[in-house]
Amino acid sequence: MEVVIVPDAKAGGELIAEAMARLLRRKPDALLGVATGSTPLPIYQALTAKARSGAVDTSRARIAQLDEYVGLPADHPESYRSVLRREVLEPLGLGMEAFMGPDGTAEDIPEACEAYDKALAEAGGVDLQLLGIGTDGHIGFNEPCSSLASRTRIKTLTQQTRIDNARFFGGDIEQVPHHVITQGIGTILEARHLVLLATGEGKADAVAATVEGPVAAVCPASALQLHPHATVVVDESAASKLKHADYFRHTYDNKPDWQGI
Ligand SMILES: N[C@@H]1[C@@H](O)[C@H](O)[C@@H](COP(=O)(O)O)O[C@@H]1O
Repeated sequence: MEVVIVPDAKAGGELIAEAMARLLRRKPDALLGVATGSTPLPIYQALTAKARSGAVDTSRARIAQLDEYVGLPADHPESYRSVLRREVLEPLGLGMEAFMGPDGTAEDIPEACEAYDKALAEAGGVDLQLLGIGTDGHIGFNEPCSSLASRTRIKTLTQQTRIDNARFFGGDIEQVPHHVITQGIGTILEARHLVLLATGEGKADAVAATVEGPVAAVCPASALQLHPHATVVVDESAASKLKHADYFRHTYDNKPDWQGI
């Protein structure tokens, strides 16, 4: 696992957007797995700026969704499909034909979950998967004690996650669905490159458990330790509880020129 400590969220966004741009230059139709939440927004802004300045052509990029609320109409402003259309697809000039995601409105949710895993595989797999992290260490919506081998499936949100996400629903926790579809941890681990961004002090405990704790279902993000190409980008606050922070700085400062994230 590579850990990169950046001064702030903007620098993290820029670093990751550059890695995505490099991938798209090499593979213009790369399948980019994208995450929601506030943390990845600086990545999308930086990538959009690169696309608009002509530094990268995103016109053939394909976008895959990580997770979705169950029961919110697809056109609800806070369905993750709507959020991604607003924050990623439209700014990059992509239409919904470039998008794939699980159907949170399906009558048969288990079937929709299976169909999504199949669709990801048929699309050739995710090239680069962006991840945020919940305060409890969740990735996607894989709450603590999710199987590290799990596939895309329905999950029940913890009360803490519903509290954390109420801010997107006018602060009203009653509006936050209880159920979600999320790529499983096993599904996420199939992406070729995992890039997790965490910013702010509120994520410091989860980051320490992810990077320096044991691989354990109680901290789903710790599964990144099992992946051959996982990058964790953290700002100084999110890095504040890492015992090996100096080593991570030293490693990054001395990395060979040819090695991007
Ligand atoms: N399902 C999403 C996660 O993918 C995201 O990582 C997390 C953290 O969000 P934020 O980045 O806003 O803290 O929120 C939600 O639970």
